[in-house]
Amino acid sequence: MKDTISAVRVTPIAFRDPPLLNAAGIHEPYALRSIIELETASGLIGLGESYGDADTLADLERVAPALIGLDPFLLNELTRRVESLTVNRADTGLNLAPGTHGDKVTMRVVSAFEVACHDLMGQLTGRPVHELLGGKVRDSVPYSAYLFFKYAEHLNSPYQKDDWGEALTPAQVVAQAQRMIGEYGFHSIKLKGGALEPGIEADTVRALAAAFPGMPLRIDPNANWSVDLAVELGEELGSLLEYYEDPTPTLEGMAELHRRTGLPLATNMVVTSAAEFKRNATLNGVQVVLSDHHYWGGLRATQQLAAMCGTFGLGLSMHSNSHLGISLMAMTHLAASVPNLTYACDTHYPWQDEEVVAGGRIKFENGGLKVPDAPGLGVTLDRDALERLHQQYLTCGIRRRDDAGQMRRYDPAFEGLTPRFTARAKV
Ligand SMILES: O=C([O-])C(=O)C[C@H](O)[C@@H](O)C(=O)[O-]
Ligand SMILES: [Mg+2]
Repeated sequence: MKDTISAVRVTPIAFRDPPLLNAAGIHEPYALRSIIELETASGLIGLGESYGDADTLADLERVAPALIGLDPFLLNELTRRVESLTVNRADTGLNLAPGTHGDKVTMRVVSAFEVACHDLMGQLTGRPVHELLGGKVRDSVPYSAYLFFKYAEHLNSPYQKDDWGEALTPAQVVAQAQRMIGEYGFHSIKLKGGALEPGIEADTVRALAAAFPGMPLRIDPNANWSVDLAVELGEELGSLLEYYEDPTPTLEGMAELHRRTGLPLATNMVVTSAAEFKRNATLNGVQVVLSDHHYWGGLRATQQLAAMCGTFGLGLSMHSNSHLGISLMAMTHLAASVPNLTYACDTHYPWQDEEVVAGGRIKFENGGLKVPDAPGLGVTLDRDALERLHQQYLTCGIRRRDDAGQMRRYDPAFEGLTPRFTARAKV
């Protein structure tokens, strides 16, 4: 007999997040996520994890009752029900977290529930999610060391201080990389840029290249450099980079940068939907797309993106936002099943010290995650942790991510303009 969904639970959580700097400002002391549970009549529970901002929560809650009675195998019907209950809005999200954009409401709601349906399908068939996606083409999924410039602690700390310390100089970032690579075994590096004076960021790229010779290296200024500055720094740093991620705003700006430098450009900012993919094919703005199942419409839609990248001769990598273990395992099953996902995936995971899955923090080996062969995603909830992180959500006072607002607590004159930097500071 078919097992169908009999209960849907969406639980908002907040977990500690360090004061990481980026183009928009600085991370707040807590990051938000939603934990999705689809329970079936026979008592199975399928898990998903998505954004935890107020708008996403409202959208998930609106759709939840409509999923009662749904067979988790019927993903087209899931999409139909989500489409009938969600409307895309004007695009006003944080520009470096495209998943929260108003024009991606339907895709992100489908995605949140689609992952949980895959977890259920896996449990019902006794198959790991990667086998539902065609089977794994690699036994371990490589991730990169995701480095950030950061302050030593949050302002006005009653907040617990993280143990990573300050990273505002090239030497401090190299020390951060040494520790992260030492602990996780990563074999490639991503540096989040667009936060400090560009000359410091360029020196940091050079320092990392010298400290880790031959290790693939990327910098991602999240569109905070003008085209001319991105050209100047691209010419200096290009030979050290495996790709140059979103240095400058807009697809047209990226296309000009590519014409002027010939460097391989990557994005999770200007190719975030099928319509933008199509425009990119005409403009040749970027050559590598960072996929993200949380806003591309789920695991299968991301496989379709991968196929389109193959057809158009584009590279494919994977983007992340602050997340916990359910997202990490969904990313891992997906990455394991996509032959042309040949770059190490992004993950914020080393920056998080709390977990919601049973067994606690997931362990990396040699810079990667072993692809699980247990049925479904291969993770279950730690109910005490879920309750604790939910209580933290209720008391933390944050309801949508606001990196610029948080930065204005340090610097009331801060304007999150993009691009904020048009030249290096004169020395
Ligand atoms: O690759 C990216 O653009 C990101 O990972 C976006 C994130 O929002 C990142 O900038 C962050 O967490 O500050
Ligand atoms: Mg990026």
